[in-house]
Amino acid sequence: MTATLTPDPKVLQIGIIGMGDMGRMYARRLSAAGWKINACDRPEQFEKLKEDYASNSLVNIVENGHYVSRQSDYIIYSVEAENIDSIVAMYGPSTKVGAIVGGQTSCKAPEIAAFEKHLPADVQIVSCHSLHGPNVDTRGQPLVLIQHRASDDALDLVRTVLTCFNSQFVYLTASQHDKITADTQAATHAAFLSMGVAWHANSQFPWEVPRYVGGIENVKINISLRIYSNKWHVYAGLAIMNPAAQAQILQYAKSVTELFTLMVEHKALEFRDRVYAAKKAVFGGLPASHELLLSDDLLDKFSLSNVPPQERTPNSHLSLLAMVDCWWKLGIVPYDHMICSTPLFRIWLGVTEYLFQSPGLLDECINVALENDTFRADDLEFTVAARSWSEIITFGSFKLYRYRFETTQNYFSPRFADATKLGNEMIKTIFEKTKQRRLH
Ligand SMILES: NC(=O)C1=CN([C@@H]2O[C@H](COP(=O)(O)OP(=O)(O)OC[C@H]3O[C@@H](n4cnc5c(N)ncnc54)[C@H](OP(=O)(O)O)[C@@H]3O)[C@@H](O)[C@H]2O)C=CC1
Ligand SMILES: O=C(O)C(=O)Cc1ccc(O)cc1
Repeated sequence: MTATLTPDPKVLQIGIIGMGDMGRMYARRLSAAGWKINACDRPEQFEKLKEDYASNSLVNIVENGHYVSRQSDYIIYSVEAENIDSIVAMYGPSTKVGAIVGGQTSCKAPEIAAFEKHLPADVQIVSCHSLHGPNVDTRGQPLVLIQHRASDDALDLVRTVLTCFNSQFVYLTASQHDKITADTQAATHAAFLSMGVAWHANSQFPWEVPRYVGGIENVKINISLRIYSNKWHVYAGLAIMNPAAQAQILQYAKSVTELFTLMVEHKALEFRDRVYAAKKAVFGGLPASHELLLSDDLLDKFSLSNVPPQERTPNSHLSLLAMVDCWWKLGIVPYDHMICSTPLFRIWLGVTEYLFQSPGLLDECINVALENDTFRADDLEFTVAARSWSEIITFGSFKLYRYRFETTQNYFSPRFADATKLGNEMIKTIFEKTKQRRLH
């Protein structure tokens, strides 16, 4: 029997292997749109998953990926990137004849390699990637589709199924996807991961420290906590398994170190020239009519702190200066990637733009970096943390990545609920503000 590639909810069955955060989000939205789902997680989760979905007659929980694969027409692997090869090796050969298979992992080279290696030749491959976390409203967010080994009809079917997300489809090859997502995600995550480790190393909860008050600080704190409230393997997978990402994280650490060295050596001219050269390369091409993505008011709204924003302490913002330096050194113009950007990337770009393009703010920050010791100890820990993340990722150690991530995660965990709530609001507001810029 061949698969029924008819995009009819009465006939077509969708498979989800891996019912973690993203798999559950897909199951919830697809079943709400009327699609029939066959889903599984690890066999030991079978009973619990069955209970969780007892009230949803459109979600059929099965024991393992063989049962998903043999009866579904379009199957999505939503599992840890690190394990994609072994999981596809296990269930791929059971795929229904003529079905379509895709994956949700954040780095496509290993996923596609696993599909090519283990799926029968009659199976078509159309992969996907929702460029946002599981708790973000899918409407208008980029959703990458990769027609890798598939007819136009197969792509059409996937598109029809996923239309209910109301996301913005972006059509890429696997290698374009990996290059662009490395450009948007790798160094962005490295910056926030390093902030968390640095605050922890200095035994700080930054929202309790008066010098961490004000718009930009709010974003740093909220996003860093948002990342640490997620699962370690999401960030480990996309950093370690994407070779383009490794090079960028290395450059980020190099930019942080070199700028910090110039700061402590008080090499004012060299430091200023370098920061301005980076500014010209990254923001120089913006039209005169370009409006800032973010504003003071907007950023001040999202604070975890009780200290009023007027008491803001000027910061050296090493993490942001290094970000722009890194983009410059790598020849990345971040605005070129808006169509394929994640919420965190858009916010991070908004904040860097705010710092570099608000009159007077960049000079204030350069002066603080060169002459003021208030943030020196924080910047030192930040430099050490950036270098350490880069080493872990270059070395490809999932084990060490997990250890470093979870140690910091435990430290900040009491504030995750508040940070997630604020972070969601922040993403929503900034999303509305940046909509036009993203789609053109
Ligand atoms: N979270 C995010 O923001 C985003 C994540 N992604 C990507 O989507 C994928 C899923 O991420 P996410 O849902 O967050 O991660 P989760 O860890 O929440 O989900 C993965 C699930 O797959 C399960 N699993 C592992 N092995 C098997 C198996 N043999 N059979 C069935 N299920 C299995 C895991 O079980 P166990 O935990 O026991 O290992 C887990 O429940 C990842 O590749 C991630 O990179 C993409 C976009 C956004
Ligand atoms: O927005 C971000 O960068 C996130 O942290 C959420 C995320 C994580 C992994 C992905 O593959 C896509 C989005």
